[in-house]
Amino acid sequence: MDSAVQLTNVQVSYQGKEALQDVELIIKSGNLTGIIGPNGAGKSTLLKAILNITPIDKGKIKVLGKPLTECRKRIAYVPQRSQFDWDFPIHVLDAVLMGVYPKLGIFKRPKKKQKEWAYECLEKVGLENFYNRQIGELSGGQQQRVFLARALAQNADLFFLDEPFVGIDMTSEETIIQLLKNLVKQGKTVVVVHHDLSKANDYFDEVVLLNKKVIHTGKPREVLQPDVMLKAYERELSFLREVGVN
Ligand SMILES: Nc1ncnc2c1ncn2[C@@H]1O[C@H](COP(=O)(O)OP(=O)(O)OP(=O)(O)O)[C@@H](O)[C@H]1O
Repeated sequence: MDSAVQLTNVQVSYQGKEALQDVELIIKSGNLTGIIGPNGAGKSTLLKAILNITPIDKGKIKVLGKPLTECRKRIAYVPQRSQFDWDFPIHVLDAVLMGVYPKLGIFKRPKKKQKEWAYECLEKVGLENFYNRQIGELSGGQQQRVFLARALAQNADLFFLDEPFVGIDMTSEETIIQLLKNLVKQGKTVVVVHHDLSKANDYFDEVVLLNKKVIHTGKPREVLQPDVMLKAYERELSFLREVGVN
């Protein structure tokens, strides 16, 4: 199986403090991969480094076998919902159309065909009836689904989602995970930063356990073993012992 993303000896730091150290990682293409690890483990930083949103101190990153600059249009990124200004006045369909713009070029107006495609993507996430609402009027789960529709509109080969299930309703979560699984069935690659360990086994083909470094990668049942998880969550467990929770 080809690698969708390859990191070699990658280091990232913020104000001199390392968030990622010596990261060696291959994310396989055609898989749904979950990035898990404790708070502050560097999960979001890993995505941002791959997408060149955050600069790396050293190392090498290849995406779809190339430097990112050569394949940016084949990549869709769904950031954390909290990073978006939901008061920004934009209609749902226009937000989805923004996914089409990279392929349109900045000076071209969307045509009927592009609007129809954006509407189709809204149908895929079950929000076609909300197409002319302001995004700020939607629930958290619906907003997340709009983000996903925008990513679908981009027709990318590689999708990155940062904590897509945080603070959303069960219907939205189920809609999103089914859509992501369908993308993988179509041969796409999906990488998800994820918090909830209880779902990791059902959701992912592969899991990357991160805590500044890659602790382990593999099938969920291999990674979600107490002895493996302990290597990343030791600090959290010590805290629980200190406060008397066993
Ligand atoms: N822009 C920034 N400036 C300074 N420090 C940062 C910045 N972004 C992240 N950090 C720090 O880098 C470390 C890794 O953060 P990151 O958000 O990547 O972790 P995470 O695993 O995604 O965490 P969480 O699960 O809590 O969202 C943390 O210690 C965080 O405080």
